[in-house]
Amino acid sequence: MSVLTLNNVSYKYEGTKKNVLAGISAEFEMGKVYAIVGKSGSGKSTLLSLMAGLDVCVNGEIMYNGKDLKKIDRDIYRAKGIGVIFQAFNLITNATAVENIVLSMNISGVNDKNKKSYAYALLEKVGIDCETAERKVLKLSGGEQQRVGIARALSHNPDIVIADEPTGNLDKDTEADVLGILTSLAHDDGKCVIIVTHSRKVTSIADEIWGINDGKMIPVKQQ
Ligand SMILES: Nc1ncnc2c1ncn2[C@@H]1O[C@H](COP(=O)(O)OP(=O)(O)OP(=O)(O)O)[C@@H](O)[C@H]1O
Repeated sequence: MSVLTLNNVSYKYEGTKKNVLAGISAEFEMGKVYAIVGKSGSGKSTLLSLMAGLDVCVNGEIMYNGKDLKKIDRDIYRAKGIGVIFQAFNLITNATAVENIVLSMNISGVNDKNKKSYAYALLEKVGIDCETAERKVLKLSGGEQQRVGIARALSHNPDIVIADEPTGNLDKDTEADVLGILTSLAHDDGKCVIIVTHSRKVTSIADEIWGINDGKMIPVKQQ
């Protein structure tokens, strides 16, 4: 069964004439990596923010486990159902890596007695050792920061992980490492991983590719 379903989703920004998204339907399942591609301005970030519950889809439906996002508490959906990884990392740079994860758990209302050791374990999972975890984010490399960003998105154990150009700022080797982590989240941990990307490397590891063009989204064949 699909964890996230888009039913005829359309979207128009206030004060504009044209629909950015015009009747998009798609299904996303657990255990798979999806890539969403499309030229600049095609509506990828708009779709991502609707799927992440950051904005409301007025026309059409976005269903999480069969429930319309319009009818469930979106704060709870954001805190429990979905984790977002941003291209610009969006971390608190003056705090340590482990503090970033614990803070995110607090915001999501994670009720674990030992948040700090869970945070270290999550960071370890994405290749950040204890010493690095205790360094301020400001003093981490781009690749390390992105690993922290992934650990943070996982801190409330969401079903769905959405990533906006997660490898856009990384060199080839680091990109391959980060993609390895994202693939393992889907294939080993059974999560639904959705990546918005321009990168060929990302599409090459995706189980399914969707292309947005002229407001529509259609499946794209793997090359
Ligand atoms: N707040 C806004 N108000 C009006 N129009 C907007 C707003 N945000 C985005 N748009 C327009 O909506 C369209 C889709 O933008 P969006 O950011 O979703 O595209 P994108 O595919 O993510 O682009 P990129 O790859 O360049 O990041 C663009 O034409 C953009 O100018």
